[in-house]
Parts: sequence; C-alpha cells; structure tokens
Amino acid sequence: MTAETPLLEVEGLETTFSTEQGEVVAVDGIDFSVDAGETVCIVGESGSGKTVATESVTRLISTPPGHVDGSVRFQGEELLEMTEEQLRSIRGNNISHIFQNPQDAMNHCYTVGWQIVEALQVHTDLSKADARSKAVDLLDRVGIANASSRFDDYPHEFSGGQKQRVMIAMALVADPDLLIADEPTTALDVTVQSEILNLLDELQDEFGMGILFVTHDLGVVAQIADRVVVMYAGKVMERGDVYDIFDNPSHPYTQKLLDCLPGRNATGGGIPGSLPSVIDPPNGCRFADRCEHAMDACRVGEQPREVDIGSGHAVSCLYYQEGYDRAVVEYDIPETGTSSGEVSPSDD
Ligand SMILES: Nc1ncnc2c1ncn2[C@@H]1O[C@H](COP(=O)(O)OP(=O)(O)OP(=O)(O)O)[C@@H](O)[C@H]1O
Ligand code: NI
Repeated sequence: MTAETPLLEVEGLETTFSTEQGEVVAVDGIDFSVDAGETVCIVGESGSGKTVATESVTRLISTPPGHVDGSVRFQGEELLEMTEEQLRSIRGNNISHIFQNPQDAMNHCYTVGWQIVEALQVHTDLSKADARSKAVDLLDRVGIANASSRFDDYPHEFSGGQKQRVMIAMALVADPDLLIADEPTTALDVTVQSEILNLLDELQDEFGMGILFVTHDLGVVAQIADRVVVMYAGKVMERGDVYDIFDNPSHPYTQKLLDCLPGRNATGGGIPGSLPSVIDPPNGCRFADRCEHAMDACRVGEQPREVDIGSGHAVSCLYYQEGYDRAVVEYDIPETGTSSGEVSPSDD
C-alpha cells in the first residue's frame, strides 16, 4: 500500500436481492473511498441504499438472497474475493461496525464488563487481569462515569446513550483502522447525540481510524464529516468535501435535503414525493420525478455521469454537462442569520 492508496476504495459496487417481486437493485454501481483518519458520511433519505452499501463492504449481506458485485479494496486488498475466514479476521481486527440499536448487538445475560473482556481476549493476548483493566480504561475513555464500578452492571442498567458508548468501546477493542457507523445516534436525543459525535471525533484523533458514517441527517453530517457522499435510490447524486456540500450544494436533491434542515425548512416535512421503485427503477436521473428542474432529457438513458465541478466535488445531474445551463439549478443559501436552527459544518 502506498501513501496515496485510500484506506477503503469501493468501485462499481452493486448489491441486489432476489425477491418474489423481482430483483431489487439496492445499490446500483457506486464508487467511494475513505482515507486513513478521515470521516466520510453517506447521506440520503430512508431506502437510498446507505446501509446495504456499507454492509456490502465487509459482506455482512446474506447471499443469497443478496448478491454483491464490484470491487471493495481495503488497504489495497480485495475484500470481495477473500475467504470467509480472511474476512472474519478483517472484521475482527481491522474494520469495526457500530449500529443504530446497541441493545441488538449486546448480550443481555452478561455484564457489560464481561462482554468487553471477552472481546479483548479474542483480539489480543492480554491476560484476564490485564483485559479487565483495559476494559475499565476503555469504558472510562468512552465517558462511562465510575467505570470500574459499572463494570459488573448488565446492559439494561445503562441508558441508551451509555449503551452506545459501550458499543463504541467494544468497537475499539481491536484498535480498528476503519469504523463503520450506521446511524449510531439516531435513537438518541439531540444532546446525547451531539456528545456521542464529539466522542467519536476525539477517539478518531486518538486512534487515527477512518470512519464511514451513515446518516439521513445533514445536521449530523455538518458535525462530523470531512467528505460527503449523497445517495439516492441506489445511486450517488453528489459528492464533495463537507464545505462544498453545504456552501455550494449542486444537485437539486442535495439542495432539497438542505432545505429540510431546521431553520431552513420553508415547506415543513421532508421532500415531497417518494423514492422510485428499486425493482423497476426509472430511466435517466433517479430523482427526476421529484425534481422541479427536470427536463425530458432527464428521463432517458442512464443516471447522468458525474461531472467534477472542482477538486473532487462531483455532481450527477444533466445540467452540469456540456450543452446545458447550470445556472438553472443554481441555489441560494437561505439567510439563516444567527438563528439557533442554523446548521453549518463545524471546524473541529
Ligand atoms: N434483504 C433485503 N431484501 C430485499 N430488499 C432489501 C433487503 N435489504 C434492503 N433492501 C432494500 O434495499 C433498499 C435500500 O435499503 P437500505 O436499508 O440500504 O436503505 P437506507 O438508505 O439504509 O435506509 P434507512 O435510512 O431507512 O436505514 C430498500 O429499498 C430496501 O427495501
Ligand atoms: Ni439504513
């Protein structure tokens, strides 16, 4: 691996499911990468394919009914060609996942401390006593107060936010190079959510891991992302660094997502309309049916190829291709002044 090789490099990822209704194309040929130490957010409405895309990375998708195609290179090695045993080792030692509902990932019958010690003993050759003190350190590090006395508590004795902190501690047991976090704060109230995001940020500085973060919430993106991939109906609509996305949102879909942010939402509720069928997706741009700027040409052929509009900021929209007038889709950032609802990327 050279210095330029991304930590994770996904190309042409396509994940389908055979169902009685037909072939579901959940992820339809997408590319993205994560560099060491950076946070990439995949954002999009429910059903866009965010979870399927990230679970395809470490092949957590059941096959069948699922089928994963394309290329997923981690530290230069192709994950889609690895044996199940090699993959298990990658999942245990190099790539950790955290999910939305920590209770699903915990065993209710064992104490939290016991579970972390177990995980430590699988991944390291620490003695029982050393694993115990490391587990207490980890609990302390993720912000569990009185960690040594909480060690023998059962999962139900922890609040939702504390459980998510424990899950983060477990994910860090093997000192992973990449953390994949799928809506880890969605079930929490905003204050706790913000604390957990800050914690992830601190831990990233300390452990140096890359983070691939899934969310439907651009407010969360503003707080945590370095780079953003905007997904819609299995396709990438736009990508760029977090400032490009917030200061110069260029795909009409991204613009609509931004309009939904608190303090900006003129219409109330989400984007009118719903996602197209994943079994029989429409021709042309997947977003055309909900796009106020859509032309006839937007409804033919394939999803428009991505056009780079400046240093990695790319848009899959016909208006950015030659022969079209991109001024049509220009977006004015609404004046939010200093209202408490203002959301913009944070510098830390
Ligand atoms: N096992 C499966 N069988 C059939 N279809 C599936 C399966 N898993 C996911 N899908 C479909 O794939 C599409 C993408 O789902 P996915 O869960 O990745 O969306 P998401 O962007 O993560 O949404 P959310 O924000 O609700 O978590 C959806 O249409 C979903 O119904
Ligand atoms: Ni999801």
